[in-house]
Formats: sequence, structure tokens, C-alpha cells
Amino acid sequence: MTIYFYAVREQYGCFSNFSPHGFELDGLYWSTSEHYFQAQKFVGTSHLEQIRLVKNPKDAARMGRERSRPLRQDWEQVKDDIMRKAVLRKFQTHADIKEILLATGDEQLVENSPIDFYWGCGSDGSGKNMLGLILMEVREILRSQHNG
Ligand SMILES: Nc1nc(O)c(N)c(N[C@@H]2O[C@H](COP(=O)(O)O)[C@@H](O)[C@H]2O)n1
Repeated sequence: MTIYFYAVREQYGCFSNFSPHGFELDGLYWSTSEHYFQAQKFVGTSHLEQIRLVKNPKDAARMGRERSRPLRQDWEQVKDDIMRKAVLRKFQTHADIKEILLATGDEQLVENSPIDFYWGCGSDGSGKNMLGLILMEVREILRSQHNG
């Protein structure tokens, strides 16, 4: 049975990058994986710190998407690995949500976003669902660490 997630307050909301599960990465503290992901668009500039310190993930996403800030040139090449790194660290940091992810077994995980056809499945289900795929990869890594 496919597991759909999207809003933080709904079931499996902890799979969203907007969920309030902070972690340390690259020597800094990040309030959510969304903060980390959006800030990496501007690595090497002061925008990274501005986004890191913003109050909530919604604002981090808005700032990260504003094209008045200069997006790093290699973004399309690096964005998937940045997402992998953030999501792995988030679930390694929090035992409670790690257990929720492991308890999904081998079920398909799908970010049920009606507007995002890259990270989610989009309004008609035809999206790439990259966040769901990365969560399943992370689940596999955690499972091998758990059993290893
Ligand atoms: N809650 C929410 N609202 C949106 O409008 C979204 N697009 C998403 N999806 C998440 O957005 C992040 C990536 O955004 P960009 O690549 O910067 O557009 C990522 O965390 C998706 O899971 N979520």
C-alpha cells in the first residue's frame, strides 16, 4: 500500500522537509531540512546564513525560490545529493521519526504535492517524486545501519 505524505500536521507529516526536526550539518544547526536545502542554493554567500536563521521553513522556501538571489550555477547537478544529505541526517538525528520511517517496511513513499512535479507526484500523479525516492533510499541506509 502506497504511503502518501505532504502536510506536516497530517499522518506521516514527519516525512515532509517542513517538519520541525532540526539537526547539525556542515558544522551548523538547521531548524528543518527545508532550511538546509534552500540555503544550499546560495552556498558561499551571505544568503545562506540569512536563510538558515529564518524563523520557519515556509519562509526559507520562499526566500530560496526568490530569483532576486543568485542561484548557484551547478544547482541542477547538485540538488538531489543535497536533499539526500539533509534527509539522511534528519532521520539519523531523531530516533522517533527514524522508527516511523523504518516501520514503513518496503512500502512506496510518495510526496503528495499537487503543485510539485519534481520532488512530489504532482496533481495527476505523474511527477518524479524525488523526495519519496530519497526517503526510500534513506530508509534502506538506516535499515542496514540498524541491522549491521
Ligand atoms: N509544502 C510545500 N509547498 C510547496 O510549494 C512545495 N513545492 C513543497 N515541496 C517541497 O519544496 C521543496 C523544494 O522546493 P524547490 O525545489 O525550491 O521549489 C522540497 O522540500 C519539496 O519537498 N512543499
